[in-house]
Amino acid sequence: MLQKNIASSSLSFGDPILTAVHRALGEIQGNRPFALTGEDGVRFVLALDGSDDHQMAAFVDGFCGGEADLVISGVRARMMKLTPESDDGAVLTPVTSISAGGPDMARVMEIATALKPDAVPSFTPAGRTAGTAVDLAKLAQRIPACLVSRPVEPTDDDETLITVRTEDVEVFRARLAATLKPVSEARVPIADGIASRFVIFRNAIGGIATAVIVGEPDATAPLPVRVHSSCATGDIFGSRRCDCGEQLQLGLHRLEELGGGCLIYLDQEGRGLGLANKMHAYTLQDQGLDTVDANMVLGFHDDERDYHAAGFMLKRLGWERITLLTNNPTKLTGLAAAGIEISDRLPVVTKANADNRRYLETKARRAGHLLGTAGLLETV
Ligand SMILES: Nc1nc2c(ncn2[C@@H]2O[C@H](COP(=O)(O)OP(=O)(O)OP(=O)(O)O)[C@@H](O)[C@H]2O)c(=O)[nH]1
Repeated sequence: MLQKNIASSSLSFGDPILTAVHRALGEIQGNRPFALTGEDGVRFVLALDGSDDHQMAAFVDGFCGGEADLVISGVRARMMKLTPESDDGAVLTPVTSISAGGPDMARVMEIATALKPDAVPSFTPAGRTAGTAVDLAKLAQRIPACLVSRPVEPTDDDETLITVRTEDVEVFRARLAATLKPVSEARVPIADGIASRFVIFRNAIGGIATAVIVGEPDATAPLPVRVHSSCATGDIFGSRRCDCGEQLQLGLHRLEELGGGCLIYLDQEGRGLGLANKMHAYTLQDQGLDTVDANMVLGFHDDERDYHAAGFMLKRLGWERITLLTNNPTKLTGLAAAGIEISDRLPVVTKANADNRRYLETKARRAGHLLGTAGLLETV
């Protein structure tokens, strides 16, 4: 049978950088090891989140000769006071083979994720290659913690592993956003008599984003726009823990009242952490942490979103000047960075309830959301 290696083929099957990172993300989703090449050589990587004890032990013994490193994000290290110096760089600590009497893998997981781990080892700066492993875990919406081998020289054997370069990971998000293309559209009447057209965009690795065009927007004025991050709990199930579901409805109604506009619905569940990690964050909130600290104990930044995709979609639809419906200053700067001119901002403030009051207060106090006091004082 004729065999071809697509990665090294001169035939063009898409952007090789996106392909390499997409494949590495597939390995993380499947809890399989892969190789990361950087300035200090090759490191084999296994993401912790989703891997079981057997896989972790097999990785440390089989890929790392019994001596690996546990790498966690700098954000978690800082939150848990694991390093004296506190910058944002990832940090690592040695992990020895369980068969040689090293720590068991449940303990490794505890060090990487628990709110109050028992005695923790000392960590040192991880460097760029091991740090990139953590970034990849985040891109796969897994807890940012990985087992990595010590740097090795590349060998022919490594070619059978999925391999990605650190520099490819660093440009991945922005490059991927620029591949979004409209693939289908249709009229969708929404509750309360709102007329809309859904335009579905797809990127080069199959990710979906939606533009909901409400009414018949005035082409000569700045377009009223709501950029909304997905929230399965709030948008679909009406969770009272957040304001997302109500903001979605309020946003659509405001766009209609303004004579038409566009709601960009982005696949950014849990501020980009993903649904599983949002639930981990909720568990930490139920133990007393606020939303910001909960995300950071898990090793994420408070907010992992960026707005390249929204900017790209708006431009693709022919709108570069907008009025943005948001309370979140980061969306204003994020869209401006994506090349969108924001001529005005309109608030989207809902009334607080007993379950989301602390969430809203934290948004205002720690993330600078422009909520005023009206929404927080009025409780439903
Ligand atoms: N990590 C985390 N994410 C949450 C929590 N509560 C809600 N979210 C997510 O936060 C995001 C809120 O999205 P938006 O409503 O578009 O944005 P916003 O940052 O509130 O800004 P505006 O609504 O535009 O003012 C959604 O992705 C939710 O899933 C939480 O407790 N933890």
